[in-house]
Amino acid sequence: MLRIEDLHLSFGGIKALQGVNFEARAGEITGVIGPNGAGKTSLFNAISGFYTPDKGKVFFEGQDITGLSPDKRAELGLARTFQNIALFRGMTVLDNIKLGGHTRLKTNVWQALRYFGAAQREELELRREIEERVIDFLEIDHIRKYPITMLPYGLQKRVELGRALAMRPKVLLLDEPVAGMNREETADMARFILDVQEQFGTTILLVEHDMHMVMDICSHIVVLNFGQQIADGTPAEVSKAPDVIEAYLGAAA
Ligand SMILES: Nc1ncnc2c1ncn2[C@@H]1O[C@H](COP(=O)(O)OP(=O)(O)OP(=O)(O)O)[C@@H](O)[C@H]1O
Repeated sequence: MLRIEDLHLSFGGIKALQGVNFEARAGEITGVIGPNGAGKTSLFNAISGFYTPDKGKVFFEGQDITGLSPDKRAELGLARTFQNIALFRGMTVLDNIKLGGHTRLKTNVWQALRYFGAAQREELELRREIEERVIDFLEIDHIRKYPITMLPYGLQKRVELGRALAMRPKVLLLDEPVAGMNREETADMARFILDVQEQFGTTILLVEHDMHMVMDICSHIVVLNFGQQIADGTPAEVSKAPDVIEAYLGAAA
């Protein structure tokens, strides 16, 4: 579904990614882990189009998307959330989520001016779908009219997931979805991620520090260390890999 081939990326002298190769298979949850500075965020930015790799390719459903802009990738069905929540803080929950849906509306601004009726119909359909498919699904109906600033952190992260889901993504990239959350919020988010995979069949790639959460919900894990891929396998396989144990013990020392 999403294939990463020999990806290299550097910042001046720092080699953030040095030959990363793996596939996020259709309908599965793949996790990317690694100590601080391992290259996880750089990998996400290269996949979503914010960084251009020095070498290597990104394939989406077999199509080489390495040269495409982030917007074009989003149109193809690649949505992401950010490590630091990127919502419009003064706007309501519903309006933030609707913004995700607008990226896939057929009528653009000029067409909307000419064919006001069609645009209005699309808008109504979008609203209904968002209400049924995203707001109910994420159990955030009671806060739909609230501005983001009034929400606790865990709910803000859920709204950000909602905005990505409103894009009806084929592949969802989650950048540290449970960072900064308490145990209850983490358990809720893990359940929602599993539900997205089960109910919508979405392919999910997530970067996360919380090892327990990654081991619990991912069927496939890629481990990075200093930009290099040191393991790629099932949770049981990677947790036993000597390179992984050494990287984590080294990081903890
Ligand atoms: N925009 C940038 N400019 C310069 N160096 C960068 C930039 N982004 C990342 N780096 C460097 O690239 C390396 C990989 O960083 P990256 O943020 O991808 O790691 P990470 O695994 O996401 O870390 P963390 O877990 O701390 O978020 C680090 O050495 C980092 O300092």
